[in-house]
This record gives sequence, C-alpha cells and structure tokens, in this order.
Amino acid sequence: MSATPVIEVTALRKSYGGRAVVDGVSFAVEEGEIFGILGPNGAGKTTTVECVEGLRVPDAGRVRVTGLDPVADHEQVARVLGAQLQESELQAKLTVREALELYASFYPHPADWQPLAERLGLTGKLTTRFAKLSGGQKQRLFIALALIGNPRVVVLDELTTGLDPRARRDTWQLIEDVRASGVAVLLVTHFMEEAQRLCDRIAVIDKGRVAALDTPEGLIRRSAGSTVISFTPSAPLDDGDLNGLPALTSVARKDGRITLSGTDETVNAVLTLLARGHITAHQLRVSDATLDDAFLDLTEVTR
Ligand SMILES: Nc1ncnc2c1ncn2[C@@H]1O[C@H](COP(=O)(O)OP(=O)(O)OP(=O)(O)O)[C@@H](O)[C@H]1O
Repeated sequence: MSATPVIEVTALRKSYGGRAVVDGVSFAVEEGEIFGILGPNGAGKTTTVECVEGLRVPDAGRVRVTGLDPVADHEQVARVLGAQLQESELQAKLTVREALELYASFYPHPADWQPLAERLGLTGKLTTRFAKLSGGQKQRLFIALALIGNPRVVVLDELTTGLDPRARRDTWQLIEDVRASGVAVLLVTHFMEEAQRLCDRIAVIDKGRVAALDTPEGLIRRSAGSTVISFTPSAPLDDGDLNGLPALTSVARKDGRITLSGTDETVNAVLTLLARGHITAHQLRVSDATLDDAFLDLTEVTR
C-alpha cells in the first residue's frame, strides 16, 4: 500500500434544502484495493461518490483524489479517475466501437481500446449499437469506458443492479481483474454477497454517517454473533441453561426449535450441554453469520 491514499475523504458534509444527507463522512481508498460503500436507500452513498467525482461541491470537509481537489482540479482528476457512465449518457445509436473510440479521444494517453474490448468480451459486439446490447454487455462497455483513460481508480455505482446471476458473477470477475491490473476500485453496492466477495474494506453508511468501516470479516465479527446454531431438542431445554452459555448473543425459540447465536465457544458449550442431558439435537444446523446479519445490525431497519 502506498503512503498517499488514492482517494481521501475527510469530514465530508453535503445538505439539500437544509437537510444533511452526508454528515461527516471520512474514509480513504488505498492503492490497488476494492473499497465498498454499502448502505440502505437514501443513505448518502451516491452523493458521497459524486463529491469524489467532482460532480457535486461539498458544503464542508475535504476530498482528495491522488492528492488533487476534484472540484478545483477537475481536469486533472478526470485523467486519474474513471467513472462509470449512467445509461442515459450514451447515445442509443452509437456502436460499441464508436463509443470506445470516442471516449479514448477524450484522454491524452488512452488505453489501446482493442485489447480492452477483448478483455471485456466485447470484440464480437463492436458493430452493435448501444441500444441493442444486453444488460450485461452494457455493463461491460461501461467498465471499458471507465478504464479507457488508464485511470488509477474507478468509481462503480451499483454496477450489477438488474443483471442476472451469471452476468453478475462475470462482472465480479472483471472487477477482480481490474484490481489485479493495479487499479483501485470504489464500489457502491446494495448486494451483500457482492460486497463480501469483492471488497477488501467496506464503509457502511447509514443516514449520512459512517456506521462502520472494516474488512467484510471484521464487520461480520462485530455483528450480533459470528456463528448461528439451530436445532430441535428431543427433550425440553432450560432457559437458565441456555442463557448461561458462554459468548451467547441471542436465543430464539420457535415451534420447538431453538436458534442461538454466538461464537464457536457457544456451539461447543451447547453440544456439551446436550450430551450431558442425553438430548438429541434433531436437524442440527451450524452456519457462519453473513454480511447480511452485520448490515442489519449496523443500520436501522425501520425507516
Ligand atoms: N439533488 C438533490 N436534491 C435534493 N435531494 C437530493 C438530491 N440528490 C439526492 N438527494 C437526497 O439525498 C439523500 C441521499 O441520496 P443518495 O442518492 O446520496 O443516497 P444513496 O445512498 O445513494 O441511495 P440509493 O441507494 O437509493 O441510491 C436522499 O434522501 C435523496 O433523496
């Protein structure tokens, strides 16, 4: 990791009509990492990344992209930061080849678009008009256009929304390839599985503030329990015994079934408890907590 982060956001604030939608957000994206921004609808994610892209002017705080101010140094920032286009920004009649050539012409030192198109599986689509591309092909073209200026960092906002599971997985692979080529990625997403699989670190944003910033594993460890065990006991189990289990974070009973969350220590202790009482655990299931559990813990679900 380099000493200077590729993106540095410090105490960022932005209000609309007197309402703070970004309220003191700070984070840094290091060279070569995939950094995720995760949060419920309206949390302020897009506003934050638009400030990074220089599309919005912050009310307060500091944003730097490779040490440059995205508003004051907009042109220089545009050369190091690749942003994903919105669908409406590309003309329906433009072919893939024309789009690649046009966007390459915007940069002083663009990437060679042919190998880029090949890497993104677009070679067979060069003469196809934008409007005729599938959702997955459009997304691949957007990634190509974001990379065409040879950026040091790309910002991808909800890139896989609307894609089928296979196209989504293909896109994940592409994003991993982008990182492997040394480009940092700032990824805004709603998908927990996507964030868990791709991101090196994640900032969970809720109501304009950073609720947590950690690796996916770190976020999961912070959530209610990192392991969940559920079973239907062959004989009644005492509440007192269950509540005394080590590292227990929650107990739920439903239709004779017991679900406990805690750590591996909790699991071992409950198995010992069952063995000691000669109780059989029917349909025993042990699973790791996921980023979903952590997300629900970290953000307010009622809004
Ligand atoms: N130009 C604007 N004028 C007024 N309010 C705005 C403007 N842009 C965004 N907002 C409001 O600011 C809040 C944050 O919006 P933002 O798009 O940053 O959230 P988000 O986390 O990206 O949400 P989503 O996941 O739904 O895309 C929302 O309540 C939104 O309605």
